[in-house]
Amino acid sequence: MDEQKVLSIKGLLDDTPEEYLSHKEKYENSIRKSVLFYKTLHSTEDENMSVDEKTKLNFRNIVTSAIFKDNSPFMLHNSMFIPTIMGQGTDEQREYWMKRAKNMEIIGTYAQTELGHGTFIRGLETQATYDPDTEEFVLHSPVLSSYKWWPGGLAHTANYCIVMARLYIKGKSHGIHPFMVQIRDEETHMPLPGIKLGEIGAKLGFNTVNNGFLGFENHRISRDRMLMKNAQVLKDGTFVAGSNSKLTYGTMVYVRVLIVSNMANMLAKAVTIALRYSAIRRQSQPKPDEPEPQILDYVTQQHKLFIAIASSHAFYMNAMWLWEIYYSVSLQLASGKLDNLPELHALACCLKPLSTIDATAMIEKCRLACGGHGYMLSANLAQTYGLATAAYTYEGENTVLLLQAARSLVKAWVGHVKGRPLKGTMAYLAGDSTVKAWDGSIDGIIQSFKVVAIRKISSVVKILQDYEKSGLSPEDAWNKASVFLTAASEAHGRAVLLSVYKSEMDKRAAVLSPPLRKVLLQLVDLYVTYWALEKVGDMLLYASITDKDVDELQRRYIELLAAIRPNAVGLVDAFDFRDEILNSTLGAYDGRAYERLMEEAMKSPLNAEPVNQTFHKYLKPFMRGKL
Ligand SMILES: CCCCC/C=C\C/C=C\C/C=C\CC/C=C/C(=O)SCCNC(=O)CCNC(=O)[C@H](O)C(C)(C)COP(=O)(O)OP(=O)(O)OC[C@H]1O[C@@H](n2cnc3c(N)ncnc32)[C@H](O)[C@@H]1OP(=O)(O)O
Ligand SMILES: Cc1cc2nc3c(=O)[nH]c(=O)nc-3n(C[C@H](O)[C@H](O)[C@H](O)COP(=O)(O)OP(=O)(O)OC[C@H]3O[C@@H](n4cnc5c(N)ncnc54)[C@H](O)[C@@H]3O)c2cc1C
Repeated sequence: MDEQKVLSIKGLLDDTPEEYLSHKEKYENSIRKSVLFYKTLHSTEDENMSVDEKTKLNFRNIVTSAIFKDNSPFMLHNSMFIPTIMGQGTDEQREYWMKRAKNMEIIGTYAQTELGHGTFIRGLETQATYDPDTEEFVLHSPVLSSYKWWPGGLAHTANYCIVMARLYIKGKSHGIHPFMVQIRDEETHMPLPGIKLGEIGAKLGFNTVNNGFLGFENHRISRDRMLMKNAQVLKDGTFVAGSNSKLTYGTMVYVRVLIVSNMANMLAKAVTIALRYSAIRRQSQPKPDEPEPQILDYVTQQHKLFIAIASSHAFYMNAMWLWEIYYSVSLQLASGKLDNLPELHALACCLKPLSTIDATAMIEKCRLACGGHGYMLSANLAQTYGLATAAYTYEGENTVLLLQAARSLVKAWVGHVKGRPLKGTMAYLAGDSTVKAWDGSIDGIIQSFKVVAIRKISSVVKILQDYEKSGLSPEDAWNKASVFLTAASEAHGRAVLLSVYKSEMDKRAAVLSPPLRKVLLQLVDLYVTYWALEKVGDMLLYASITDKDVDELQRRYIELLAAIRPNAVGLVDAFDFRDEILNSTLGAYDGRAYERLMEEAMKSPLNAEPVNQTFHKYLKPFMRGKL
């Protein structure tokens, strides 16, 4: 589709800045946009289209999905409802439900979290009790805390949802399983009998995703509505367990992998905005007889922003690498081979937290780097922060996931000490953890991060063992040591992020032009050097770095900032975000930030009249002492 058509869609959609809409209007506007984008996004290629037309169609699809995906009430339909049908449905269930879901004949969401439980899935209280007489499940929310709470699109958008509920057969619990539940009438959209639905209210961000609550009052669904790929309930109520109860958690692993790439994208958007603004903003006069410099020429500004470019690259490379692992493990699971699932789970439990922690912090740093104008909603930095920071919590709260990863690391280390071989991304734990002398090369620093991880894991295992020797239960010992268990997971995650970024760039370097290779490898060097300085305490403790080495690292870091400066704007332009996607007064490609700030300001409803009605109603009587 040509430029004008995409713009016209955008223009039609954004006649009113969302900031000035009510909570309800924001949702209604978002549905309008989502429907239009979805229609555009899914207009299919036909066979007699020219290559050029197909390319334009695909381009438009990328543009529209990138705009619509982050804050749409349809978000869960694509990112969890459909993947759950794919991952948890039998062949027949997939056949039936995928067609309806892909064609948007139905809109779904993923309802797992409850008012009383999010992390502790085994504590979920929504009941699915099998009735063999009618071959139905009775869904029931026994207490308020069992109401589903949070699912995106659940409040007023979805008419179906995957409900994660505790299965009971003849009074016995068989754990948490996925159920396909119609929640609204397909014609009237009214909630079905025995179903209570509503919206959970205004949030820090995601205010058009339509997060809702759902309560059941003995609502019946037929037996074939339990997604039965991984476990089955036969007509007579016989329960057939799956090969691994955690296979029902598969969608969460999938989304955690998605989130790493999403963080690359979010961070790229924020640093594009902040860096472009830093190139047009001039401020102060360090040299009396010279004009005000671009704030991008302040090294402190480069320090705030260039790491965000490198981090976006690092997250993207790690996401693509992790995606390959996810894909191959999924194929193995399909053939009943489960032994690589724990490693995939542990990796996702490291990379999802670290990418969200870093992206959230760096997006906020991008906002702060833009001074007052960064604080404007029209800059779109606050909203980007709101979207990113949610990922710290959803899909597994970061602390909890780091502790999950620690579980795998502790098991791997204890096994290693007993002579069990280590494999995959944990194989390095068997390496030599004594560092004779500091090696300041990129590979040398990455090796030091691995040594830090080995030493942190081994020392926290020692703490655990000492606590247990002192008589503490394993659970109490675990809780007491948990701060340093998360630190050990973070150290492992850092080592993975750094080594994968480097190795993935090395693979690509061979096909890059020399100038491009030079710039991209400078970003790798910057990323590794930045983190060595950020973690200098660990380097001093475990990696034999000396004060002289630190001094050298600091000088190298400063030189890298200077080397990257000439290409900085080109590097964010290379993310290739259209203005419609950045949606930012500060980040537009033409650099007309001041004009755009003024244009947006004039859209404020308050500017429709020179004197607001409160003057005559309140101010004037107040100032005249007549109120
Ligand atoms: C085009 C549009 C789409 C674009 C989208 C782009 C990007 C994505 C952006 C957004 C995503 C979309 C939407 C986001 C909306 C958010 C949705 C949600 O938040 S859904 C709800 C998510 N909730 C969770 O993640 C809950 C977190 N809790 C857990 O995962 C588990 O309960 C926990 C804490 C890991 C384990 O709890 P616990 O009870 O302590 O232990 P268990 O005994 O149950 O389990 C421990 C053993 O099981 C293994 N395990 C645990 N989880 C998994 C897993 N997922 N896979 C494999 N194995 C698992 C674990 O390793 C332990 O094994 P061992 O006993 O050590 O052998
Ligand atoms: C924007 C957004 C969208 C969401 N969308 C969905 C959705 O579509 N579908 C859905 O099902 N859910 C969704 N969620 C819910 C999300 O999955 C949960 O919020 C998340 O799993 C955390 O659970 P919780 O909120 O109950 O917090 P809790 O689990 O109560 O955690 C609260 C605090 O307690 C700590 N804590 C909890 N357990 C432990 C432990 N074992 N050890 C140490 N510390 C612990 C946590 O670290 C955290 O700091 C969404 C959430 C948000 C914010």
